[in-house]
Amino acid sequence: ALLPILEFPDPRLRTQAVAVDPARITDSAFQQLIDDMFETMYAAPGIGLAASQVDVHQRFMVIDVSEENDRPLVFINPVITAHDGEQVYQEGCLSVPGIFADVTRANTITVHAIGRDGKLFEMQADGVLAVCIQHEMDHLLGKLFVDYLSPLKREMVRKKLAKARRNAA
Ligand SMILES: O=C(O)C[C@@H](Cc1ccccc1)C(=O)SCC(=O)c1ccccc1
Ligand SMILES: [Zn+2]
Repeated sequence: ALLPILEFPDPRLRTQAVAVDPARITDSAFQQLIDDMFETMYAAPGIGLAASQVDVHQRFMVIDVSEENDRPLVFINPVITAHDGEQVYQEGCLSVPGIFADVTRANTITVHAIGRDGKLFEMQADGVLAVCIQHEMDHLLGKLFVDYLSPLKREMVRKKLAKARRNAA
């Protein structure tokens, strides 16, 4: 099912997610939630979605940066264990619709996480996958990419979204 995505400046987006209990991962309800998050992400469309964005404050996210939308990745209780270099990427966010801004993040990262099969794995990532993983992990900490903008620019974003919501209503 499609899940509603929380939008900035909703305070629930600032919630710190809690670790997923590994014993719950193979439960059908948790597996269904993962499927609903992929469905919601592909429909948006997006290349990533953190549980925080659908008001589930547990530490997991789904990502698919492939062109064909056929490379689904699930990271549960992710930890970045190494990072190197810097890259600037013009990011968007499904919780901050229509806003794009340059964000500087690590160029390559090593991530340890649990997969949807409940098994621990380690992954090296660079390029847009590395950017997306870092962007989603920020969501799990209650951080948004607009937090990297100046307070003035962030206020402009808030006003622009409020106006767009008024016009839509
Ligand atoms: O809000 C999110 O987490 C989703 C976000 C992920 C992201 C995008 C760009 C840089 C870092 C993280 C998005 O997917 S925004 C939409 C988007 O970037 C996109 C949508 C369709 C095709 C390609 C990209
Ligand atoms: Zn986002």
